[in-house]
Amino acid sequence: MKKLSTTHCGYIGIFGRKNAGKSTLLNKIVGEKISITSRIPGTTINNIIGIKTINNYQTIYIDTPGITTKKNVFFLYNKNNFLIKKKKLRLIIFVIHKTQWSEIEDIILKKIKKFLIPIILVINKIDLIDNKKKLLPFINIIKEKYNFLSIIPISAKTQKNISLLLKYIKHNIPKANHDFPHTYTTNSSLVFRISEIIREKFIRFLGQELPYNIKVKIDTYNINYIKKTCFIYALILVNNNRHKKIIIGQKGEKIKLCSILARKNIEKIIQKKIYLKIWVQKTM
Ligand SMILES: Nc1nc2c(ncn2[C@@H]2O[C@H](COP(=O)(O)OP(=O)(O)OP(=O)(O)O)[C@@H](O)[C@H]2O)c(=O)[nH]1
Repeated sequence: MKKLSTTHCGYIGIFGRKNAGKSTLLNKIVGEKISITSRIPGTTINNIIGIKTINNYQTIYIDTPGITTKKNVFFLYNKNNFLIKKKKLRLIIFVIHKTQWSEIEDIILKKIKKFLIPIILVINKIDLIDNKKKLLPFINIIKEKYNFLSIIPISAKTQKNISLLLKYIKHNIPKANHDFPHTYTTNSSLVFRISEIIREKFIRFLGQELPYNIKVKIDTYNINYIKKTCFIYALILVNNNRHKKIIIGQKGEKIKLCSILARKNIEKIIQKKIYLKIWVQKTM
């Protein structure tokens, strides 16, 4: 007879409109910067995986790029994706922005309910809701939309009710072997995370001036184990000279500032002194 596993493991999809706070929530749950965040909608452009293992429980979160229109269909929105086929996706966290429910939320709900797995509705950014009395009538309305496993008002930023959310998650993770070693917090490579941190700084500081889909390529990544230092040369690839000028800024002030911020962030992750050099290059 097959011995039942004493460990628990499950995948959890995080869905929601752009800017709802999905990446912030993922980072808070995992306790590390896994997914980049910014005020600019559409910052996340890949499915990012964050892993949290506490004793025999492993939860694997997939941060999906936010959708705004019916045309945007990403990997996890396709019900033929392998996580659904292999019954690995066990839970969905549907993040909404305060008490905002519009056509976009209806579209997302229509898609995710087809997976036939429990959905927790998370009302995020409650720290920004002045009149908390508005919450209860709103919850009563959205309760009618779907039989959610639970509706939890949270603030990913201040961590309000995150522990309550984690309790619900824990109860819905099945017995299964762990898919990742317990020390893993993501399956993204270090080089990818570094490129994402650099992208985040430019998106945050250049805001609407810059298209969010700028590309960052790590050209060199060299660790000196004796001196405990790391040299990183990164290239920012842009389509035209106007974007190049925006990124560099007057007398190089913008690229300098973003480089300093990125360096500090990367140093925290890899625990070494970093020498970071960033160039901007126009693609052919
Ligand atoms: N006040 C407040 N701000 C929040 C909260 N959660 C996220 N934010 C902010 O909302 C903005 C968007 O957060 P993200 O985590 O990047 O949102 P996202 O849903 O991943 O966005 P996309 O990448 O566009 O899909 C950032 O400026 C966050 O700091 C919260 O609970 N309270």
